[in-house]
Amino acid sequence: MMKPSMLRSLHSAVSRRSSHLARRGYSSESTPERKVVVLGAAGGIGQPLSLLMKLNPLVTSLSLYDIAGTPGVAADVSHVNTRSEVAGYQGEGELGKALEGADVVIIPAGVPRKPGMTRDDLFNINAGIVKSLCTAISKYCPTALVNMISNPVNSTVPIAAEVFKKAGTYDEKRLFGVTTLDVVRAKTFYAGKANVPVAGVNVPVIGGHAGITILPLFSQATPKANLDHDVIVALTKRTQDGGTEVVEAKAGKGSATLSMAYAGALFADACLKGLNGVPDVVECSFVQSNVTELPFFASKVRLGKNGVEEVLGLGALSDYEKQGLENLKPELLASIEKGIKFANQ
Ligand SMILES: NC(=O)C1=CN([C@@H]2O[C@H](COP(=O)(O)OP(=O)(O)OC[C@H]3O[C@@H](n4cnc5c(N)ncnc54)[C@H](O)[C@@H]3O)[C@@H](O)[C@H]2O)C=CC1
Ligand SMILES: O=C([O-])CC(=O)C(=O)O
Repeated sequence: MMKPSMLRSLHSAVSRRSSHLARRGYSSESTPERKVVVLGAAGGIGQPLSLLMKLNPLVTSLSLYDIAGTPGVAADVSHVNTRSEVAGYQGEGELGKALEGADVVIIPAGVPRKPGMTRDDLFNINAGIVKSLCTAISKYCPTALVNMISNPVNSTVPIAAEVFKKAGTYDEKRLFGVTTLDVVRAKTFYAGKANVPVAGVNVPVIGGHAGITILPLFSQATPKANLDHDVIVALTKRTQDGGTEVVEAKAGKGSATLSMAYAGALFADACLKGLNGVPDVVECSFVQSNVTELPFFASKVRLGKNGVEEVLGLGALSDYEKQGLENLKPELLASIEKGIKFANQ
C-alpha cells in the first residue's frame, strides 16, 4: 500500500510532466487524432524516420508504405509502446489505403546519390516516382500536408505542385520541401566554431536544397558570435557541401539517412503542432513564395492549422549573403523550371 505522501509526490511529478508536455504542444490526451504516412518507409531514411514518428505522441495512426519491405518494418516499429497504431502497406495496389485520411504525408521515396553525382543526377528516376506518388495523394488525401524529402528537392517540389494543379487539388499552403537538414547542419557547425551550446543555436537557411542554392544566414545566427569572415565562408561552404560530405564518407552506400530522419521528424512534428493550433511554430522550408522573384524559395515559414500560415521575409543580409543570394538564383530557377516542364510533358 502506497503512503499518502508518496502518492502526493507521484501525482505532482505526473502533473509536472503533463504541464511540461502541454506547454510543448504534446498533451496526448487532448491532441486530435493525426494520421502520418511515410512513402518510402523501408528505405535508409524511411526506417529511422518511421521509428521517430512512432515516438511522436502527436501521431495516432502511422501508415508505412513502400514498394517492398514494409511488412517487416511495420511489424518491428509497431511493437514500440507509444500512442500510435502502425500499419504497413506494400506495392501500388495498397497505396490508396495507405494514404486515405492522412494529415501529413512524408516522402523519402527514391534513389540516393553515389559519390561524384549531383542531386540533379537523381532527377531522371526520382521525378517519375514523385509524380506518381503525388498523383495518388491528389486522389486519396488531397488535403494532407506534403513533406517532400526526395531529391532533387528544388525540382520535386515544383513537380508536386504541377501534379496537384492538374488534379485541381493544389493548395500552396500544403506543400513543403524539407530543408531542415540544412538548418540542422548549420546549427551544428556554427555551434562548433562559435563555441556555444548547440541546443540554443538558431541559424536560418534560405534558397533551395542543392550546393550553392543552400544559403545559411550566419549573420542572423543566435547566439551572436564575432566570427571572422573566412570562418563564415568556411561554415557556409561546409553547410552547402554537407550532403556531399556524407555521400563521400558512405563511399557508395548512399547519402544521409540518420540525420535526415532526425530532420524529417523535426519538420513533421512542426507541421503537426501547426495543425493542432500551437502558436508561433516557425521552420525554414522550400515553399511557393514571393519573397524573391523565384516561384519557390526556402525561407522561414510560420506553420498553422492550414499548413503555411505566413512566408516570412529574409531579414537583413550581409554583403556576402546578398552576393550568395544573387549567385544562387539562376541555378535554382533552372531546377524549378526543369521540374515544371517534366510534370507537364
Ligand atoms: N531533403 C533532404 O535533405 C534529403 C533528401 N534525401 C533524398 O531522400 C531520398 C531517399 O533516400 P534514402 O532513403 O537514402 O534512399 P533508399 O534507397 O535507402 O530508400 C528509398 C526507398 O524508396 C523506395 N521507393 C522507390 N520507389 C518508390 C515508390 N514508387 N513508392 C514508394 N517507395 C519507393 C525504395 O523501395 C526504398 O525503400 C533520396 O532521393 C535522397 O536523395 C536524402 C537526404 C537528405
Ligand atoms: O546529399 C544528398 O544527396 C542527400 C541530401 O540531400 C543531403 O544530405 O542534404
